[in-house]
Amino acid sequence: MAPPRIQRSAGGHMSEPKKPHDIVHEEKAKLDFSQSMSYGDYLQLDAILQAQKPLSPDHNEMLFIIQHQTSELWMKLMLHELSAAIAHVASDELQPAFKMLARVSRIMEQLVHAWDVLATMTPPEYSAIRPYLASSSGFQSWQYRSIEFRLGNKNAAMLKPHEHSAERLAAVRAAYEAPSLYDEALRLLARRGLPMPASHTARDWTQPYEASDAVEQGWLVVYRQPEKHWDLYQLGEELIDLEDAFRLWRFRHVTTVERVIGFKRGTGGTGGVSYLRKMLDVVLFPEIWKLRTDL
Ligand code: HEM
Ligand SMILES: N[C@@H](CC(=O)c1ccccc1NC=O)C(=O)O
Repeated sequence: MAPPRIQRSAGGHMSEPKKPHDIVHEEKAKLDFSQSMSYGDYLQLDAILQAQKPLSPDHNEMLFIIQHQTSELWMKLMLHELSAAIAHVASDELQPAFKMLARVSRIMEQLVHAWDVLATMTPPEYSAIRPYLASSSGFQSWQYRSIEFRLGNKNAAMLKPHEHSAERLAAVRAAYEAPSLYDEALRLLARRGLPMPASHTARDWTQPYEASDAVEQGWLVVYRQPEKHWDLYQLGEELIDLEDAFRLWRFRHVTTVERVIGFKRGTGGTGGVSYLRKMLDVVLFPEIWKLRTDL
């Protein structure tokens, strides 16, 4: 028989290792939740954990559902942070905005790494599920579209997939009609006395953003003398950080899609990979990228 495992206690003498059962009692962990709010109560776990309802008999559908549900939860937090960050930039409160934007970028990074889990799904595994998805697709993610709009990638056609629900349409439309994070950043630069064209500080916010040499000149003042405009310089770099992470997300999406469905058309009606590749050309904050060539 193997000798009993022994452990040196803090006092230096040998003693039997404590059993987990004894530790829980010694630490006086609260174990009775018949009269008070529990972990599951607080987190509404009954609601969340009963929401995985595979439609197919396939084992892998659980992965597909949870991958999307967790992404939507992270997107919910992203929107919460992003909307608050925009409001703070609009009211000249940059310190809290920085904190929120840093969090948005880390969430985006989290979503970049999440693709690794989905990429364990092979083409035959996905083909078993795909017929059950009918014509649903990521185009109908109203949180995703609101994030794109809040980041300034405005496109009226993308309101259409939400028209069947007045409540969702109203939420996406609010993001579509409001100044984006970048619009508010440019207005801030103008308030700080930097040269900003009026065409970019007061405009129809529903229109797609158009890059401007004059805007680049304004940012260049900041980037040529960061010590004089430190917080605006930090804002510029937070924006680059965020767009960098978003680009990685788009790239992992298209690569994962190619790996799983090849060049099949998408359930949302597009060419699939060909459409997603075009999305890699989107530039959210063009002047802050372009000015790097001139420094
Ligand atoms: C095997 C997994 C996946 C496949 C095959 C796939 C495929 C596609 C395709 C082909 C499109 C273009 C629309 C269409 O014609 O269907 C699309 C769009 C989209 N997908 Fe996925 N996708 C996958 C996973 C995901 C995941 C995990 C998310 C995260 C929430 C996601 C979010 C989106 C979004 C937001 C769009 C709209 C993108 C845009 O308009 O730029 N997809 N997807
Ligand atoms: N567009 C995908 C389907 C798809 O990915 C999807 C379907 C339903 C719910 C979420 C989805 N994910 C994001 O596009 C396809 O063509 O296979």
